[in-house]
Amino acid sequence: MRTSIATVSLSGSLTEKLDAAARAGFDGVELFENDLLASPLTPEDIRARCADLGLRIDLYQPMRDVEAVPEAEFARNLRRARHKFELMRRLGADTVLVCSSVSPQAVDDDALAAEQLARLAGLAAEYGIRVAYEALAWGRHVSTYDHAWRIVETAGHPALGTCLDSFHILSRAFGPADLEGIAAIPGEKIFFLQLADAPLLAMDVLQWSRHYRCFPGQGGFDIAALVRHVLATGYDGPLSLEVFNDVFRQAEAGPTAVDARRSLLLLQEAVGKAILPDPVVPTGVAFAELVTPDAEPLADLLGALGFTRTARHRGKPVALWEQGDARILVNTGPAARRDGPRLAAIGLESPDPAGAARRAEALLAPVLPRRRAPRDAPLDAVAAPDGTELFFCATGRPDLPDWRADFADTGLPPARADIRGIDHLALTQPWHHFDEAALFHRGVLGLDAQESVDVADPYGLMRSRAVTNADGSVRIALTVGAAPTDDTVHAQHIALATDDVVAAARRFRDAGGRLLPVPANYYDDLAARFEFADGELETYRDLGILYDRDAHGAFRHCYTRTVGRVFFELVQRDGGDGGDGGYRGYGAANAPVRLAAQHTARALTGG
Ligand SMILES: O=C(O)c1ccc(O)c(O)c1
Ligand SMILES: [Mg+2]
Repeated sequence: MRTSIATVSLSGSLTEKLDAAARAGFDGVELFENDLLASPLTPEDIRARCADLGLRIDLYQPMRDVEAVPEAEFARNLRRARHKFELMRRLGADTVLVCSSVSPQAVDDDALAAEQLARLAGLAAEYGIRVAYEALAWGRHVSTYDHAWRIVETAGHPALGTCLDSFHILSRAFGPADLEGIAAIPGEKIFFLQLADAPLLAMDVLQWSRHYRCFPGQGGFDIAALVRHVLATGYDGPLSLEVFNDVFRQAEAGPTAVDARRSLLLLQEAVGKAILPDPVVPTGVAFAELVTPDAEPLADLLGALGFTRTARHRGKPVALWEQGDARILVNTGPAARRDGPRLAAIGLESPDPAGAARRAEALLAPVLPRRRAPRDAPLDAVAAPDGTELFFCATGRPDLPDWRADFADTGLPPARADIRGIDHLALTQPWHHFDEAALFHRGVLGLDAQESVDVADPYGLMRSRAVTNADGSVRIALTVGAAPTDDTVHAQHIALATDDVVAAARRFRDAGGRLLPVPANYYDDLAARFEFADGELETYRDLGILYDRDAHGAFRHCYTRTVGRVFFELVQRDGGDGGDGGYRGYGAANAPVRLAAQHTARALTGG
C-alpha cells in the first residue's frame, strides 16, 4: 500500500518537510495550505520538487466551511474553490479535502449540504479534481463519519467521496460496533484515509485533536481495527498520517518522519499488508556497556558493589566486570566523551541475533557495523532512537559467535555474590522522542510496553514507561526528564538484582561505597503506611533503602551516588515464590523522594 504523511505532522519549512518525508520512504504527502502559503516556492517549484523526491501530492487541504450555507455565501465559497482548484492544477494535486463546517452560518440541513457539495464536486470535476468530505468530530452539524457518508451518498456525484480520519472516528467511538458502519461505504467512495492515534485523555475533542495526536501505536486507539474495516471495503488509496502534535512541531523533521514511517510499517504488518521479519524477543541482558574517559571512579564503584574485573577485551580498552549474571563492560576507548561515564550500549541475549537485526533494519533502525574492529566476533547491532547501541548477542551458545570470545580472562576470582543479575536498565530519552522510543522497543524488539507513569521531580515532571519481555528477564525503563540539561539527576542507571538488599547495601558501604541518603521524613511516612518488624525501618533508614509493595510482593531498593551520567540501584523483588514473578513495578511511588535526594546530593557534593 502507498504511504503518505501530512506536512503539518513535521517541523520546518516545506522543503525540509518534503525532504524528511521522502528520506523516510513515504510515497506521498498531504499538502497543508499553511505550508504552501508560507513557502517561497511557486506551486510549479513544489510540484517539481515533489516529483524529484518521488513524492505524490495525495491531498490538498483543508477547505473549510463550504457546505449547508445560504446561497450567497455558497457562491462566495465556489469562487474561493475555483481559485484553489486552479492552484491544485499547478501543483498536480487531484484530491481536495473539505472538512465539515464549523461555521455559525451553516444550517442543519443534509439535503442542502448534499446539493452544495454536489455542485462543488461538479466544479472540481472540470479540473479533474475529486472532493473528499470529512466529518470533523467537532463539526457544527456533521460530526460523525456515517453522517458525512449519508450526505455524500445523497449528493451522488462521482467526483465526491468521503475522507475517513481515525481520530475523528475513534475519539467519539463507544465500541467496536461503531466501526461497523464503515462496511456500508463502497471502497471507491472512500477517497482518502487519514490515520492518527492519541492518548486516551478526557478533554475537549478539538484541543485533543490539535495538540495530542500521535502516530499509530503510540496512543490508545485501536487503529488496526479501523484500518481492517476500511480495507474490507476495497479501499486502495494511501494510508496517510495526519498528526497534529505540539512535540512533533518542535522536533527535528528527519527523525520524526522515520518514527512516522516505522509506525505505519508496524500498522501494515498488523493488518496483514506488510511482511516483515518476525520479532525476535530478547531473552535476557547479556551486558550493559559504559563508556568513560576515566575508568577509575567506575572501577571503585563496581569494586565496592562486589564486581570483579574478570576479563579484558583482546583488542580494545574494554574491561568486563562480572557478578552473578550481571556483566558490565567499561570502555575507555575513543567513544568515551570527556563528560564522564554514560551507558552507551546494551547486549541483548537473542535466540536469533541475525533475525533480530533484520527486523530492526526493516523497521528503519540504523544498522551498526557487525565488527567494530577486524578481529572482533561478528555481532549484529542497531541503534535505538536515543543512540544507545543494541547488540543482539549470544552468551555461551556453540552455534553462534560469542561476544565473550573477544575477551581474555584475567583469572581474578569472583569477589562476592550479592548481585544475581541486571534487574533493569533505565535509559533517559530525548524529550521529543519518548513515544517513538516506546514504539521502537515494542515494535522492533517485540517487548511489551507498560503504562506510562508521571513522577514529580522537584524541578519538573519525569515520565517513565517500562518495556519488558514476558518473564521479566529484560526490563528497560524509558524515562524522560524534567530538565533536559540536568544530566546528573536524569542519568541512565543500571539496577542490579539482589536477594538481600540489606546485606548487599551494607557490604557496599563497608567497601567504601556511598549510598544515596534518604530523608527521615520518608521513613516516618513509611511507618504510617506499612507495618515493619522491630528494627527493620531503622535498618532501611540507616542505609537509605526505599520500600514499596504491590499485589505481587515487596520491593526494596537503594541507590549509589552518581558518577558522570550513571548510577546504580540495588533492587530486591520479593513475592515471586508463588511463580508470579513478584513485585512488578519499579518503585515509582518512591521516585519523587529519590529524585529530590539526588538533587540534594548533587548540590552538596557535586555528585
Ligand atoms: O483541526 C482541523 O481543523 C482539521 C483539519 C483537517 C483535518 O483533516 C482534520 O482532521 C482536522
Ligand atoms: Mg483529518
